[in-house]
Parts: sequence; structure tokens; C-alpha cells
Amino acid sequence: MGGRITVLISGSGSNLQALIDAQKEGKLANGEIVRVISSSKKAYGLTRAENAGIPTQVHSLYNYTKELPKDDKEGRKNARVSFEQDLCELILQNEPDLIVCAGWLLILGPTFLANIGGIPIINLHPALPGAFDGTTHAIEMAWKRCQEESEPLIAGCMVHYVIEEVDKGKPLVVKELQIIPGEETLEQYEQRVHEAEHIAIVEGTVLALNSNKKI
Ligand SMILES: Nc1nc2c(c(=O)[nH]1)N[C@@H](CN(C=O)c1ccc(C(=O)N[C@@H](CCC(=O)O)C(=O)O)cc1)CN2
Ligand SMILES: NCC(=O)N[C@@H]1O[C@H](COP(=O)([O-])[O-])[C@@H](O)[C@H]1O
Repeated sequence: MGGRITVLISGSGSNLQALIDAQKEGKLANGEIVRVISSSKKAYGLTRAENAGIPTQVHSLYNYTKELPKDDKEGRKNARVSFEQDLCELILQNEPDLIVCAGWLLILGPTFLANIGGIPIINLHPALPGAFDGTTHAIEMAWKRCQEESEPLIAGCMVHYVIEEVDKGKPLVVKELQIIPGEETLEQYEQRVHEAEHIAIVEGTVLALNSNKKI
């Protein structure tokens, strides 16, 4: 039962907090968050993890690229490979059974996916399958599309398995939300999405842990 979970974040960590709270309340299928890794040293999610007594680590791509000229494409490509190799080593230290991207704002490239030892990875995305894939601005894009088209839009969020093609992995949890043009501000819709995300991230993590056990 259960499983060791490493959570990847980049920002405020409200979805990490939902996982921490679920673990405390015994609602994470006996899963244990063993480490939180942030791509940004400024991420408030680091504070949330530290407050919960969870080991943290900052792993910043900037540290690998800051000395490189902006137009050094080859150098930046090699730096990203090194970043991903080191990220794999970092994660594998904790021998997790599951990796959860909870607002991790970097694409996990082939180097990472080839060296992570087949550990399942799931991601939270604030859009429905096939809508606004590959973006970090899906909430705003969905709301604006609805206003522009002046038609109700079914949007929402999902938790999906991570594969090389961004946001194209098999969905685990889908939460649909209807946006009515002119009925709510972007901020109000965003709040509804985040509320749905906080439920979806826990449901998706539990499903992934239980699916692991079947192997
Ligand atoms: N191989 C995969 N990697 C990631 C996936 C995935 O499905 N497959 N999900 C993403 C999360 N995500 C959307 O849900 C996402 C994250 C980041 C980006 C992106 O374009 N990142 C840029 C940097 C953007 C920035 O710095 O603002 C980049 O990595 O160069 C798109 C979608 C997690 N990774
Ligand atoms: N494409 C990835 C993406 O847009 N992820 C989004 O980042 C936010 C993280 O919030 P949090 O740091 O408060 O958990 C969430 O809205 C999540 O869906």
C-alpha cells in the first residue's frame, strides 16, 4: 500500500499544499511525500514543504545557462541535457514510486524521460485533454476564447501521465467547468479552476499510486 512521492514545483505550491493536507488527513492512499524539488528558489511551495517537514531542493535551469550567451543554441541545449541528467540523479536518490508535477513549469525532455528509470510521472494541467496543450497560460487562454466567441465554453483541468509530447499523456482525472461569456472575471474563473485542481491533484495521485501497485 502507499508509495514514495516526489513533487516537482515552480511556484506558489497551492497544489502541493493540497497533497500535504491529504497526506496528513490519511487521504493519500498511504502515500508519503518524500521530497519537493523546485525549479525556482523563489517558490513559496518550498516554504509550504519546509513547514510540513518535507526535505526540499532547488534545481534551477538558470544555474546551468546563466553563463551562456543567449544565442548559443548548442550550449543551451547541452546545458539542458546536464540539467535533466542531474535532476534524474536528484530524484532517484529518494527512490520514489511516483513523480508529481504540481505546477512544474519546465518541459521534461528525452534525457530526463530516458534516465528516470520508468518511474511514472503525472502532471496537473489547467485545461481539458487536447485543449491548450503545451502552454503555461491555459486558464487565461480559455477564459479569453470564451469572451471572444461569446459562446459558453467547457473548460477545466486535468491530471495526466507525462509523456514526451507535452500534455498529451493519458488523462487520469478530468474536471470540467463551464465558462459563460460575461458572467465572471478571469480572476473568478481562475479561482474556480484552482479549487478544482486541488481536488484533481489528490484524486490523480491516489489513482496513480493504486495503479502502480498492480504492476
Ligand atoms: N515531456 C513533458 N514535460 C512536461 C509535461 C508533459 O506533459 N510532458 N507537462 C508539463 C507541464 N506543462 C503544462 O501542463 C508545461 C510546462 C512548461 C511548458 C513550457 O513551455 N516550458 C518552457 C519554459 C516556459 C517558461 O519558462 O515560462 C520550457 O520548458 O522551456 C509547457 C507546458 C511539465 N513538463
Ligand atoms: N502547464 C502547467 C501549468 O500551467 N500548471 C499550473 O500551474 C499552477 C501551479 O499552481 P501552484 O504552484 O499554486 O500549485 C496550476 O494552476 C497548474 O495547473
